[in-house]
Amino acid sequence: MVKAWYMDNDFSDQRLEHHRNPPEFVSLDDLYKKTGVEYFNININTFATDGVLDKIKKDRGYTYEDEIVCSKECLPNYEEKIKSFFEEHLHTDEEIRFVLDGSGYFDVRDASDQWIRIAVSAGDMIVIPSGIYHRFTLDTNNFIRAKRFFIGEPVWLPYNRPADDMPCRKDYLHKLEKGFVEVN
Ligand SMILES: CSCCC(=O)C(=O)O
Ligand SMILES: [Fe+2]
Repeated sequence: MVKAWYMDNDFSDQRLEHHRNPPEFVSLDDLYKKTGVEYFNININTFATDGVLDKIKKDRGYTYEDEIVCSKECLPNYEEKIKSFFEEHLHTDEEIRFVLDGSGYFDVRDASDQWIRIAVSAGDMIVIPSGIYHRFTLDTNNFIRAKRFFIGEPVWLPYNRPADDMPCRKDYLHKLEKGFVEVN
């Protein structure tokens, strides 16, 4: 089950939890209000037939999907990829991940540029908005398998910080200011 917390400012091993002292947890509601990150809990044993994931895909227009395995054995250019996932960056589209097995940390910046660490494991699906600065790391288990989704043809290109002049960054800051209210 997903948990999120504010990180300490210690630059030791990125795979450790990096809690503050005392720990400062962030609820899923607060995570959304502070960052726009959305969360879905999916049953990993029944998702192929229970319709929950299918509804999310349909509602949100996720037309592309594949799977990524991050481990020394399975990920080509492992060291290089792990390093680039952890460089602070943003994308012009949402980053959608549904964890099937293993675990890891997605770190996102809040409005005051503080890192919030989101610990994901099997059954956790997260949507990282376009334009938010973020990064990913494996934890000490060194393994994650996840589905990736995309609206249309996938673009995995990261724009490392600073990318403040990008339209998607400006859009994100605008939504953040408005508190992520949906305007239909
Ligand atoms: C759990 S997915 C691995 C990380 C990743 O795909 C990314 O950071 O883009
Ligand atoms: Fe990313």
